[in-house]
Parts: sequence; C-alpha cells; structure tokens
Amino acid sequence: MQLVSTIEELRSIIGGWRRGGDRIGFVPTMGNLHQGHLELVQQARARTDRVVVSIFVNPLQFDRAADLAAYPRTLKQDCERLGDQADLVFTPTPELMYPHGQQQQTRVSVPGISQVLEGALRPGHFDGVSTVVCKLFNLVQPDLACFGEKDYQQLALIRKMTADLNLPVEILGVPTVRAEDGLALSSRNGYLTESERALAPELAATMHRLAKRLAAGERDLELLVKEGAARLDGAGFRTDGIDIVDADTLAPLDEHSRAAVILMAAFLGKARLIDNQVVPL
Ligand SMILES: Nc1ncnc2c1ncn2[C@@H]1O[C@H](COP(=O)(O)OP(=O)(O)OP(=O)(O)O)[C@@H](O)[C@H]1O
Ligand SMILES: CC(C)(CO)[C@@H](O)C(=O)[O-]
Ligand code: BAL
Repeated sequence: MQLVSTIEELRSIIGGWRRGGDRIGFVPTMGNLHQGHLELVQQARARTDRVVVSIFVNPLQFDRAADLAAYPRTLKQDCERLGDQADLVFTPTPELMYPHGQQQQTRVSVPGISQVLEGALRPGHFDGVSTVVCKLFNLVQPDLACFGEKDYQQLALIRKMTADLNLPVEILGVPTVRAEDGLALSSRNGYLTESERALAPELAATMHRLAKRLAAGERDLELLVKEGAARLDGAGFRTDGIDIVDADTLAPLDEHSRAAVILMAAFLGKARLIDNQVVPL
C-alpha cells in the first residue's frame, strides 16, 4: 500500500494503473477507520482492480469548530488496519485541497437535498461534502466509488451530484455495518463513555420499533416521531431529529411512495449519533 500526499504523485500512480487497463475503486473517508470503512474497501476490491482510499478530515463540511478540532486523527492506526486491502491511501492537507482558503473555494451545491433534514440541522455541511467529493472524484477519477448507507442523505446527495454533473463514476451504496448490540459503527462512537456506550443501542432499538409500527400500517407520523423522541430523551439522549420521509426523494410521504426511510439523529453525551432504516410500504 502506497501512502501519497501530493496531487502529482497521485495522478502519476493512478495514471499508470489506468494505462495498464485497471479499473479503479475509490473509498473516501475522514479516517479513524473501523469495520464499516473496511467493508466499503472490500466491496470496492470485489468489483475493481485497484482500490484508493482517501483520508481527509474536510474542514469545509464541519458546521461546528469544536467538532472539527476534536475529530479523531489516527493515520498510523488507519494504515495498519487497511494493510494491503488498499493499494493507495491519499492523505491531502487542507492547504492542498483549498490552496486559496475555504472562502475562495468554488463550491458544488446540490439543490433541494442539501438544504433539508440533516442539511437544515447542519448548515453548509452538505455543500462541504459535495464540494470535496467532486474534487476527490476529479483527482482520483475512479470507475466506482463506495459510500455507506449509514449516511443515507449523503449517499442520495452524491448520487444526485454524480448524475447532474454527468460524472463517469458508478456509485455503490453499502449497507450499514453494526456492532453485535445493533449500534451502527461510527468514528464518533469513540466519544461515548462506557455507560453511554451501553445505552447507545437504544437509538437503533427505538428506530426498529417505529419501523415495525410503520410497516403495520400506522400513518400518524407526528405521533411516531413524538413517541420516538420521548423514548430517546427518557433514556438519556437529546434527540436532534427524527424524520420519516420518502426513501427515494426524501420528500414527505405521499400515495406514490414505494418505501419510507426513518432518519434518526440524537446526541448522547458529546457524541451525535445517526442511524436510518428503510421501510417498504
Ligand atoms: N457503520 C458503517 N457501515 C457502513 N459504512 C459506513 C459506516 N460508518 C461509516 N460508513 C461510511 O464510511 C464512509 C466514510 O465515513 P466517515 O469517515 O465519516 O466515518 P464515520 O464512521 O461515518 O464517521 P462520523 O462519525 O464522522 O460519521 C462514508 O461513506 C460512510 O457512510
Ligand atoms: C464522504 C466524506 C469522506 C467527504 O468528506 C465524508 O462526508 C464521510 O466520511 O462520510
Ligand atoms: N460521515 C459523515 C461525515 C460527517 O458527519 O461530517
């Protein structure tokens, strides 16, 4: 596995692979790798000849300075975890990605999706994500890129950006990898204290309850959301948002909706946890 931190070297190595006829798979990450990330890498490996992983804590997508400052940076451990599963790890600095500063950076903004739900709770977040992913796609020029379904709205955002800009990249969504007790793996789980970690699976458990009732025909969404939030808050979370929307459009459910998605976001101590579940209707 090659560790690369300049654009020249990145282009030169990937260009050589491409001239040799290799298909390139890409997994963008912010590091602090866990089994969820490794699953994305394995899915890319199974479909392409070379796998590139980027590790970049992207300042443009953080809406809270304290969150950016605290974000775990564990490059040595990440490289050990990846071992030879990745062919190349790209670790740019903010200065390399945004040489004229964040304010002067041309942005990619996906209308609609970037403003609603998680986008409304984290102003500017999704513009930061679409901008950095578009830049990374242009740098790596992958045939396939893998994203986790855990970040459901992010996956929808990337699919729309890729289609709208005619980017020649296939987007693969990968199901959420969970701990045995049901908690979705996430780098931010590391912020949980021991007692918070014991409580954390309640987020997925509450979501499953709501999913069951929705599947059984309950359509009073306001009531479901209210009960879900009360359950979480009663257990010691601070609910940041529960939404039940059309799984394809992220718009309110209507008679044409094929499936709903339940989107959950809640603080537990310092950690903001998210999860989601699709419910066929
Ligand atoms: N449990 C998981 N299962 C599958 N994919 C995941 C999982 N967690 C993260 N991913 C995916 O890995 C990619 C990189 O995500 P990121 O580096 O932000 O990790 P994270 O664990 O989601 O961290 P964060 O706490 O910042 O949300 C994204 O496509 C994300 O959806
Ligand atoms: C896709 C991504 C790597 C862009 O910075 C990030 O949002 C993430 O880790 O999900
Ligand atoms: N995994 C999504 C990136 C973020 O929360 O900033």
